[in-house]
Amino acid sequence: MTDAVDLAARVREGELRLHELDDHADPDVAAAARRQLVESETDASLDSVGDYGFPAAAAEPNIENMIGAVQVPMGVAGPVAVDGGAAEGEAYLPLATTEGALLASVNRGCSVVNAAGGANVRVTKSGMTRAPVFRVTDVVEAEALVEWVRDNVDRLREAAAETTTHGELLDVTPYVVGNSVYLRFRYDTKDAMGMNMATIATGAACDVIEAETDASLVALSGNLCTDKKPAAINAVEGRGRSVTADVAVPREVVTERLHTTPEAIAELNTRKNLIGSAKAGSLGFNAHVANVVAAMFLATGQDEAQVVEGANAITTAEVRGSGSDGDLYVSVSLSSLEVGTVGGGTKLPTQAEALDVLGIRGGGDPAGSNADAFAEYIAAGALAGELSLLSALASRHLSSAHAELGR
Ligand SMILES: CC(C)(COP(=O)([O-])OP(=O)([O-])OC[C@H]1O[C@@H](n2cnc3c(N)ncnc32)[C@H](O)[C@@H]1OP(=O)([O-])[O-])[C@@H](O)C(=O)NCCC(=O)NCCSC(=O)C[C@@](C)(O)CC(=O)[O-]
Ligand SMILES: NC(=O)C1=CN([C@@H]2O[C@H](COP(=O)(O)OP(=O)(O)OC[C@H]3O[C@@H](n4cnc5c(N)ncnc54)[C@H](OP(=O)(O)O)[C@@H]3O)[C@@H](O)[C@H]2O)C=CC1
Repeated sequence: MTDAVDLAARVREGELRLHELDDHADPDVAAAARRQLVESETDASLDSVGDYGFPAAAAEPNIENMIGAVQVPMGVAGPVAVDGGAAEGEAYLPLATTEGALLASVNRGCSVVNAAGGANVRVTKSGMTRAPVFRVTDVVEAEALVEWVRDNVDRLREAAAETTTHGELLDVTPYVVGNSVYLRFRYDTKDAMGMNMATIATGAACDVIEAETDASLVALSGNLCTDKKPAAINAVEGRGRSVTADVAVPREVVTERLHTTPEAIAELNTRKNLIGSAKAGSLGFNAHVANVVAAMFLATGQDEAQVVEGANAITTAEVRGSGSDGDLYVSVSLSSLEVGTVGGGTKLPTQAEALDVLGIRGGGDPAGSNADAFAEYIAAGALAGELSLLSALASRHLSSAHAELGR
């Protein structure tokens, strides 16, 4: 502690910068010194922030200027039965949230999915993208660049391959806007979410393009990727994993466990998730997929800003069968779910344990299968959440549920 007090004093006197403390002390002492400083300059007490349960050194690749950790309550929903391309069997879903009623809702949805025989889930498209923007003189040069890229994808693939063993360049799609050319590189990043991998590999490919053409790189990311911003390109073309889950719920399960009818849910889905979302100009044609994506991202060490893309989802609901005997078919399709079971925050102790709950920590065999299974579990959780919330709205239980569980 004396070390921490001394270090904080040296920062206060202008001798050291806040971010240089790790060069003078081990990461836990450096964090304590920063807390000292912040406490002395604000009215805050940081006792709880400083009471974290892992060595600060473990978080070195994840954060700078660390002062401690925030703790978010984590629970489990399920188990939920999943018939996936990579995921198979029953799994508990780890969710970290502060929203009361969310776990109860997903848990109810999981029990309904199980009563219906489980969810079918498949990853239908995969690939992490990075789209640099190049300046060219005019449209003639733009066309020349596009042609060069088309003829030299193998050279770009080789340059990318020198930077990664797991990553593989799949394709490059050009977009021209006047004298700006955007090249959307798409990679198979196996079990990594892949944003560092794709960025580093694209940097190497851009060096080749600049050496061989008249184009000048303006930025390694030209926003057509599109990372961490709402964007139709991700909803249409996909980014990360595109994954779809569905289930056919017998009518009696809907009435007994969800207190409503297949017809009411189908109508609600059309008027709320489809028409309401269209009128709002929303990219999310769903009820609360973001809730499940965010809670599972937080629990498992994903990049939380990518909930923006993860929530690009469409929920459909229809009555299957005739007359008053029909069952309820519900699907949810997440077009751009960016997940990894290696890299990022996945190695941090609590996050790694949450991945163990799903049985998918680290690299899969074959490579990529763990991240595929992870995407499928999230989609199954999103399906459960949609089923439960739509039912609560149809049966007018939403406000009472939140009054009871969320306050
Ligand atoms: C709260 C329920 C589930 C009650 O629903 P219920 O059917 O009255 O509950 P129940 O007591 O009959 O229990 C049914 C099942 O629910 C689960 N369950 C029930 N209670 C718990 C609990 N304490 N802890 C864990 N699980 C629980 C559990 O699976 C249980 O089965 P059991 O295991 O007993 O056989 C229901 O009313 C519900 O799901 N409401 C919806 C709540 C919800 O989805 N909130 C999400 C957040 S809303 C939001 O953020 C987005 C929004 C709304 O703004 C988006 C939009 O615009 O649409
Ligand atoms: N740079 C950027 O622009 C951005 C970065 N981020 C951040 O990027 C990080 C995630 O990047 P990401 O590339 O996923 O992670 P990492 O940067 O950690 O890269 C993944 C690493 O895991 C190795 N690896 C080992 N086994 C496997 C396997 N089975 N499948 C895939 N890779 C494996 C890879 O080796 P090898 O490459 O040799 O194959 C690579 O070194 C997050 O921290 C995120 O917040 C987020 C947005 C933008």
